[in-house]
Amino acid sequence: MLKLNDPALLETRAYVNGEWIETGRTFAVFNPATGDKIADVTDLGVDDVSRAIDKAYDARASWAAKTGKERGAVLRKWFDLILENADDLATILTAEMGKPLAEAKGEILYGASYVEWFAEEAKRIYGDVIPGHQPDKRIVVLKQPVGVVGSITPWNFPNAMIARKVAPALAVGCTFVARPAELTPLSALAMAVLGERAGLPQGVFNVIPSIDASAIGKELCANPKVAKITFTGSTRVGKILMEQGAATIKKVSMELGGNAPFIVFDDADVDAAVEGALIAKYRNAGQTCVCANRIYVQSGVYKEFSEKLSKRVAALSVGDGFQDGVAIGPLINEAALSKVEAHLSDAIAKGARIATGGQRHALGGTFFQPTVVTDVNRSMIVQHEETFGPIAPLFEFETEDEAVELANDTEFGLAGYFYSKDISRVWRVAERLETGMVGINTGLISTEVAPFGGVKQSGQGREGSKYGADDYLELKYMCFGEIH
Ligand SMILES: NC(=O)C1=CN([C@@H]2O[C@H](COP(=O)(O)OP(=O)(O)OC[C@H]3O[C@@H](n4cnc5c(N)ncnc54)[C@H](OP(=O)(O)O)[C@@H]3O)[C@@H](O)[C@H]2O)C=CC1
Ligand SMILES: O=C(O)[C@H](O)CS(=O)(=O)O
Repeated sequence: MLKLNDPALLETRAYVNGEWIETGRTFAVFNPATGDKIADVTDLGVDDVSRAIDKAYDARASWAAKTGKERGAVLRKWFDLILENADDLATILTAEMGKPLAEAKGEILYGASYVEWFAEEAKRIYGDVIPGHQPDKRIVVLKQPVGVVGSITPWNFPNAMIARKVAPALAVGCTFVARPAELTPLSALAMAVLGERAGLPQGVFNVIPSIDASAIGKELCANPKVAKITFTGSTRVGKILMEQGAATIKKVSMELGGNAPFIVFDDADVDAAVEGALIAKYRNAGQTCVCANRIYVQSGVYKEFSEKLSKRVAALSVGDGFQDGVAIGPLINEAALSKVEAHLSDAIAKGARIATGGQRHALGGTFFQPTVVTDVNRSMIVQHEETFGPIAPLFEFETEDEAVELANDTEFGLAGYFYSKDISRVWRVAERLETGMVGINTGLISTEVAPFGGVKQSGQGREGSKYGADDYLELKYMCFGEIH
């Protein structure tokens, strides 16, 4: 049993229309570090989800009719409650997802920062007044909430990915139906417990755990009462949702797969680049969409960088996320581990060498040694596919043009990173990278104040920042005539 200050946060029922409901059907949630069952969670079917959508639809008008200040006040209370309960929320998160407790706490604070940011933005959803095109005309542009939002989120950030979506949606007056990943529903349900305490009205925020992702996704995409789908996950599933939503012209926000390049130029601060690579590659055991998936190092510093990185990586401790000092927790499941091993064996078969790690960890289960691989080339799978695990493949390059060409040789375009102290090179490379986000001399770029999102097949839309509310708004143009 989890040790919580407030045991009520370990909620296992679905949250629909301000009520905690059970269906008589449940699915088990397990701790990936130990294999122990944490809880049995209510499983909703399509009919239950259709009802949740109806209730969110019914709640739209009254929620949108509140002032931005009123909506912002509820979000602010939610933020305060999340902070007050951050330790319990982190415990629940580490238990169901496996990341080290310190990272889980960081995720809770990161997710909360979006609730705080949009509690403030709620009062600033400004429209426009446009000078008339004829003497008797006056033109006004309103921004209005799109309506009911369907949300589908992944297991790797089970709190922050929902927070990053529900906060702007509710701030502007939308209502929200959240389907968390089957592997990690407890963090979402705990958010609902606190949202209820914060005063979110019935039907505004609904959490619909279920094992049948495909069927629930079809309902969210097909139901005409759902105005928008917001999704974080793989590009494969993003395409399915976009196709399914086309029948009702669903608006979509897609935060999809990544394949981030991490480039170290000869003029880089190599020690800083090593620190940046450690966080960009090994955060969440490499299970983030903005993880450095390919590391390109210019020949002049290749030996120094690979030796220094390998030494630091070999010292990273692997274990249960609840253990003090653990840096690398378990991968989420056996499938994730198999993908890591497949990428690694492909690279080795094509001439790459293991500098450190490379094996399943002695702890067994889904623990894997943090790994550095050298002598990697673009024929290997790691150049083209997202590994989503603690493997750092090091490529050597000679020229800036070669590095940029390699970095852009992917259908993905979420994040990219590079280290250089040459300001002209910094601008040249940053402008040429085909990504939505660029880290320059830093390996950690995620913040609520900046627009998070990708280009190419890494998605569309932005989350966070002054741009983040736009995805949940429609523009209405009003033309006043006969003004004399
Ligand atoms: N751009 C970003 O911010 C992020 C991108 N990703 C990408 O996702 C991949 C790994 O994450 P993962 O969670 O496995 O990704 P998936 O795309 O498999 O799953 C993401 C979510 O979609 C659900 N889902 C799966 N299939 C369907 C379907 N047919 N219809 C509706 N929903 C569906 C999943 O449900 P369930 O799990 O219950 O099956 C989960 O809740 C990697 O490629 C990673 O880069 C992941 C996180 C963030
Ligand atoms: O889903 C993810 O991988 C997150 O978007 C990564 S981050 O925002 O926490 O950096």
